[in-house]
Parts: sequence; structure tokens; C-alpha cells
Amino acid sequence: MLEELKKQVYGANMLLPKYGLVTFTWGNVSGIDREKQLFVIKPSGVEYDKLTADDMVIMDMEGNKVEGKYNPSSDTATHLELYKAFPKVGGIVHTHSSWATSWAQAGRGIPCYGTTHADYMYGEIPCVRCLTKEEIEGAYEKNTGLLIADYFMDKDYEAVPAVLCKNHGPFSWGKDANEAVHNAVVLEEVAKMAARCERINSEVAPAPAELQDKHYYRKHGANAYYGQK
Ligand SMILES: O=C(CO)[C@@H](O)[C@H](O)COP(=O)(O)O
Repeated sequence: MLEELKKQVYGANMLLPKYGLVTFTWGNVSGIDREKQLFVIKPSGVEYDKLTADDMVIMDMEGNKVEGKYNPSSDTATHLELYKAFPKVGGIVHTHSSWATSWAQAGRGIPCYGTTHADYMYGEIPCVRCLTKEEIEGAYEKNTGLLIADYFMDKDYEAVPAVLCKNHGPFSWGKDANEAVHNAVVLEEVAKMAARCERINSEVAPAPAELQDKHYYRKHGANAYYGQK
């Protein structure tokens, strides 16, 4: 079942170590078949150099395992909540990539300091709050997904296809698993550049709005905008 999607999601997962986004097994990619209302996700704790397409786990939209010899990623409930909240999203990535995770641990969103950022993400990449004691002790991964979904309730999740979770790490998404990984790579690069930018000039200001507009709209068209213009 879903053999093509399993191969695509497997291939996307293998891009994480290729682009240096993961250490050990600190990451997971999923992809969804909206028609079948099923999604495919990396199995929990399986090392990338031992991973195969056949190891991918198939889940339904109630969080039940439909197929797979391994347990699904421990972040599966977060992926599920984001698929429910973001109907145009086809793929989701979670990593602990070090620069983006450093911003998440610092509790700061990543300002747009330049066109590299603006080409892919409109405005600041947000950092949502840490979960409360109750949320942490309850359904941690589900509550992480609900928190992200709530943040983007009145925002364009396609204009900023990434978020930082305070004291945890980044999530990114896209039209499919490969685009989600592409956005995860961009996130890590702009996180690195922004951290260095602030080290070089502690008083640096975000890029002018017109430069951010120009670059984002040139790539994404006038229909995609972030919030009220
Ligand atoms: O955030 C965490 C653990 O804190 C997880 O993302 C792990 O880093 C990966 O878990 P699996 O996908 O292997 O279950």
C-alpha cells in the first residue's frame, strides 16, 4: 500500500543526513495522501544508514498505525495535528538541526535580515512558546501540534513554511515531503546566517519591507502574503 509515497518519504528522510540536518536519529519526515486520508512517516529510532523504503510506517488520520513493522516516529502526533490544520500541506519535517534549534532554545524568532530568507519565508520565522507543565505532562507531541496550529490560525502557513518550538526545535512543511525538506534546509541556513549577522553587528535591523516584498512576491506571486498588508 502507498508504495510510491513510501519511496518518496524514504527519499526525503535520506536528505536529512545528506544536508547535515540530523545527528543520529534526531529527525523525521512524513508525507500525506489526502485522497486516501493516510500519511507515511519515518519509523522511530531507526538509523538512517539502516533505513529502507519498506520501513516507512503508514498512519491514518486518527493516529492509528495501518501498516509497518516498526513504531512510527515519536513526533507522529505533531505531524498529524499539522496535517489537520494545514490542508494544503503535503509533507512535514522535524529535526534538531543545530542553528535553528539554537534559536528555538533561545526562545527567539528569526528576523528576515536578507533576500535569502525573503525568497522563501515572508517575514520573521516565529518561535512559539514552550508548552505548559500540563501540556508537557499530557499529550506532549499532540499539544506541540495544536500549539503550532493555533499560532497559524489567522496566518498564512504557506508564506512562512516553518516554525520554532521554544526549548524543542524546528518544524517545516511544504506541498510534499521533498519541498518540506527543502524548506528545512533553508531554515537551517538562514538561522546560521542570522546568528552570525547579529554577532557581526548587534544592532542589525531586519531587511527593508520593500526588499522582503520584492523577493518573496517574485518567487511566490502576489496571491501569497503574510497577514494583512
Ligand atoms: O524531538 C525528539 C526527541 O526530543 C524527536 O524528534 C527525536 O529526535 C526523533 O524521534 P523519532 O522520530 O526517532 O521517534
